[in-house]
Amino acid sequence: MILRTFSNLCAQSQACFRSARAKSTLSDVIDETGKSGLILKSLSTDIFENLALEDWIHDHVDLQNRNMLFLWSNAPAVVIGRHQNPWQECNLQVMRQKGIPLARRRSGGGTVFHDLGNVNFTFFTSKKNYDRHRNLQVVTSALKGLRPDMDVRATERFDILLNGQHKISGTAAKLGRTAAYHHCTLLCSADRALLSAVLKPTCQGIKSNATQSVPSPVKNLLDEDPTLDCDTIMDSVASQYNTEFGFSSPVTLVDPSDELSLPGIQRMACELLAWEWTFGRTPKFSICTTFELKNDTSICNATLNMDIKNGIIETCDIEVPSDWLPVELSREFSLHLIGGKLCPYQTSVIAAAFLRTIPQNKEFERKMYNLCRRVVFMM
Ligand SMILES: Nc1ncnc2c1ncn2[C@@H]1O[C@H](COP(=O)(O)OC(=O)CCCC[C@@H]2CCSS2)[C@@H](O)[C@H]1O
Repeated sequence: MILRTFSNLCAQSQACFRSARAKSTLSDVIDETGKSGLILKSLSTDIFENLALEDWIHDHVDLQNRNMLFLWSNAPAVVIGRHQNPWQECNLQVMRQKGIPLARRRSGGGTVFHDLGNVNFTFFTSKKNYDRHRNLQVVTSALKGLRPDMDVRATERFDILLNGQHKISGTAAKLGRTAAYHHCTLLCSADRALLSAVLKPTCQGIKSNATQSVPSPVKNLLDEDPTLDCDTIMDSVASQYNTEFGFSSPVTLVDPSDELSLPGIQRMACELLAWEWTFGRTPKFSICTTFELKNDTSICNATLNMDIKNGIIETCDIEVPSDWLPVELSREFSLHLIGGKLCPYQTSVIAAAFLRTIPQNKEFERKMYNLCRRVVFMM
């Protein structure tokens, strides 16, 4: 597959293609083409592979005298900004039920939903040439080229709105020391019901300084014009990019899992997939919440106070009225959680082990089980 990439990139000469194969890395090949503009399209729909390819290009390609556009789309995923709190931003329970992954990107900003009806554009430049207005102009002009009557405009916060009211695109950026990228989404035919469901947080009582998303009413471009499709829109943005920057780059397919041409990329994807990055990089926060506990005959209110740093529970205090459950039991359970990850799988294991230590008392066992379930469900 990567040969296709090489041959496209080196379309000018067969000699160049042969030497590219010998050299083997994508950045070598890009350097050899000598082109100042390149358009890549991902063959993968895996969010972690695609984010890793962005990192790889940012770290390995000389962007001082070169601009690149990367086109990509993902299977359903929720993508949070670098400084965000996933417990505050999304419905992790629904995501787990539906097998939708959470990804933390390296750029800042808010949380968005991706699926194959959402396309992404990443504009790579030198830091000096970083220009979000110009990039969004490429997207809006491409849409205007396809449907001249369509009212699509970029806002001062770099969203793109349809008819002045519905968001169709969100923006984020990473500025490195010398290189930069600006990436944006474009909602073509995404599953809007799923988008709303996964972006509805369930965890109550979070106090944090993490970046908060700015929710907006969203719409798909295809709701406005069902004759459009994602591929046509991607092609049109690619062609408008060439026009805007005076390039004549073909769209080159890239396989972001190809370790031979992208050395180190698999490790980059693994880093993005790791719990330590997605959850562990959450800015320090606390949870202060009250919840109901029930059994067949009675009901009470319990409170939970936790401090969480790097996704790890630093302090934990669960209080249940003493006439409902002996104080020692909830206190002991709280102590067991300290030092563990704020993670339902790990907490379930801790809870199961703890439940086995409770002195034989069916009523307390039952109540303690309910308490453990409620705590696990918050994670
Ligand atoms: N796919 C998509 N596109 C546009 N808007 C969306 C999308 N998903 C959700 N939203 C809406 O935006 C807000 C969040 O807006 P907010 O402004 O807080 O955040 C963003 O826009 C971030 C955009 C990141 C773009 C990157 C490009 C490649 S990887 S992700 C959310 O609550 C929804 O109302």
